[in-house]
Amino acid sequence: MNSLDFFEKIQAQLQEKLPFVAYRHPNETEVLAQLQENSTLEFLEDFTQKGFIFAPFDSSKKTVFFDSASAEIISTASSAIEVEENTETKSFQSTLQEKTFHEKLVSKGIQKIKTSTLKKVVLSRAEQIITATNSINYFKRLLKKYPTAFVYVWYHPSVGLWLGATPETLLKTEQNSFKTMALAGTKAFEGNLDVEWGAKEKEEQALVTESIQADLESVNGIEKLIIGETQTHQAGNVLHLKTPISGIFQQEFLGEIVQKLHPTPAVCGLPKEEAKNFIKAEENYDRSFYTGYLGELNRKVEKTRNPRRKNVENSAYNLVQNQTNLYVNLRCMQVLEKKVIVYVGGGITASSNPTAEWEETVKKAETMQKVL
Ligand SMILES: C=C(O[C@H]1C=CC=C(C(=O)O)[C@@H]1O)C(=O)O
Repeated sequence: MNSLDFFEKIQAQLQEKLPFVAYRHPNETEVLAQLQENSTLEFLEDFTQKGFIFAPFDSSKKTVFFDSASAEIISTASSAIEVEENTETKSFQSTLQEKTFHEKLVSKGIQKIKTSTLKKVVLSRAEQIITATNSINYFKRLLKKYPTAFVYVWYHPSVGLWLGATPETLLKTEQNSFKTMALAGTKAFEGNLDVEWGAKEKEEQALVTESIQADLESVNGIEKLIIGETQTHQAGNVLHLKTPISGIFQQEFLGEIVQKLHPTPAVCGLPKEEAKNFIKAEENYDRSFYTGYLGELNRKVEKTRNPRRKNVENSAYNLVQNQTNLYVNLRCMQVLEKKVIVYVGGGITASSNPTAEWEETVKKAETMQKVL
């Protein structure tokens, strides 16, 4: 479908207050949209269902499910998208009160880590920005600005509208193979990927890798686990440390793997329960879908295979593959009528510095602010 028709269709869906999601996978050009035919709010019952899921941070709350069987699926190429750029660079000033609150929160986290068995906790905040909003334009700008991110706009009339450009994969599966990643540590991107990482970032990221490895090793249905080389990964104006993790699994363990991985120590902390309790008691706001996860569940993808056997005529055949592609909801915002709420956080360890942590959240907030 040409991109004008594609965006007109999702705009009309939004105007009619009908649920939809539009998204593009990292490093791909195809932009997909799933348009629901009615506004019934459905929740995920089990991980054998096929559709698009949106899960909140709090795993005791329900995951919203968009059934792909009762939806229209459309697509376009992101290369053809036209969008007017935001002419003036708006600057958004957080209040001194917000800064003080966040620094105090980080100090409390550091104190707790020094005096208990808590090793790491991810602390975050929500920043409100008053502005006239245009979600579809924000989505187009996100697509243009962040080609290596999973970019999405998600809407349900009784839940709200969310947009994001996340660098973090929770779980990708293709038949029996899977991929995930340990992503942590942040530095400002200054035009160079060849950077030296400090001990604090290396330690913080290594904790994430070790914990994901231990979580996956505890699942019976995982037959092989490979921990790759740690590398520097660019996500817009910041850099992270990333360790790719992959392996082989049995399909019936899909739900168990997702539940083991979420919330990862990149968005919650370690040990998981202690970090969760600290977040609940101290953060002072509801994360809602920020640091939850979203994506395609059991998508059927047709792949054409052509076995190179000379004596076989018309040998091309279609192979239907089962894919799941889930991402952690980071670098995201919620869009309301006359304001947006941008969600940002960072991992705290014993060696964190409260002011540096505040500045890290200011930098991360720019990912969304740049498209407003
Ligand atoms: C929690 C966030 O980022 C996580 C992912 C990568 C690096 C992080 C860090 O360096 O603290 C965070 O763990 C966020 O962007 O809101």
